[in-house]
Amino acid sequence: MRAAYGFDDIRQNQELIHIAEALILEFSEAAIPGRYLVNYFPILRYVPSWFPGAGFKKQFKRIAQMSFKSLYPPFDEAKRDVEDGRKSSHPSMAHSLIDRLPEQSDPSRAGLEEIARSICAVAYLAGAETTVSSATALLYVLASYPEVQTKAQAEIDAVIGTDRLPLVTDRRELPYVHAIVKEVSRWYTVVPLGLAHSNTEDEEYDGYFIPKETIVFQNNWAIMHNPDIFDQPFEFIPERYLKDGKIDTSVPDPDIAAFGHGRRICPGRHFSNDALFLMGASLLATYNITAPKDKEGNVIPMKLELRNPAISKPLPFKCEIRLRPGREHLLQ
Ligand code: HEM
Repeated sequence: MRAAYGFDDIRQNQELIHIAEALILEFSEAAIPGRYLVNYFPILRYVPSWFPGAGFKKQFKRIAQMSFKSLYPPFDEAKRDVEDGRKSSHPSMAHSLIDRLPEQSDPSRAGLEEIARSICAVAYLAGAETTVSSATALLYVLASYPEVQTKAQAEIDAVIGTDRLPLVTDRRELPYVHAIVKEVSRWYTVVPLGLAHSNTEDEEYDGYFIPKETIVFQNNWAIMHNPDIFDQPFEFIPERYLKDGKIDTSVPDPDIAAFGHGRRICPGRHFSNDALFLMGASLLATYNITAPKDKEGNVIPMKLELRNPAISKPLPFKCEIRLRPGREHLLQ
């Protein structure tokens, strides 16, 4: 919300956040390959919504209404902020795009405003839930692999010290933390089958004929868990990206598939990688994250369960997050 619209007050914008969350949830259910009969029998798009098998029409109407609410109110509010001279304490996409719009009287204004509005909404909608899913998986990993956490904290303490939080510009000096972020992207593939693509021409690939306009999904999950590419693919091993204390560029980067492919590849991948690095490094500098314990102090085994296979989101799990001794000042 802050990066897209410059809104600082999370409570004030809770409704917008809830609508966006609900919209992404509905969208990711609708995006499950072959989810609707109409995918197989396109003629069904012409039947009325009360017709058996046409329940998808009601769902899409609901999605369209939520989409409208995500598109207009936040952008209009950002516009009012700019018009009334209210400045956010952080830069945002909406503010910089609105600043650059031509005068109301300019004939191109309406079209450009439409584009700016859509850019902000899609950035928030496509970026928020996906990055939150990765961030949640990162928490799970840190709690489940204490040895990874200890190594990363030792690196941060040695390079950054305890006076400040890590910055994105520290990434080169924090290869182990960088490798953790890469490994989260691989190990927990947020969009396992990518988004549907379609070929504009007849194609032949690896001996298979793919007729024009075939719907093509990419099995990103399988690429990320292919033992020929990543040894012991189901284990969380940041070390696989490291050689001589540096990122080993000969190891395939999970970005080759985690963010899709071709010209529609995720444009938010750098933003998301930066956000995840900052979150991971700041958490590690400040907190210890551990598996939950029962009353007798025994560790309760953790389990990562997922909701929705299209845009995969971890279901809530318990873990303990405690401030590291002597790090209180980092919270101010
Ligand atoms: C962990 C975080 C993220 C993951 C795993 C992810 C993954 C993806 C994937 C798999 C696609 C489909 C690409 C394709 O069609 O091949 C996509 C598209 C897209 N993503 Fe992301 N994404 C993430 C974060 C973000 C962020 C932070 C933003 C914006 C700030 C963003 C904006 C977009 C947009 C606008 C598209 C549509 C691009 C197009 O169709 O031309 N994403 N993303």
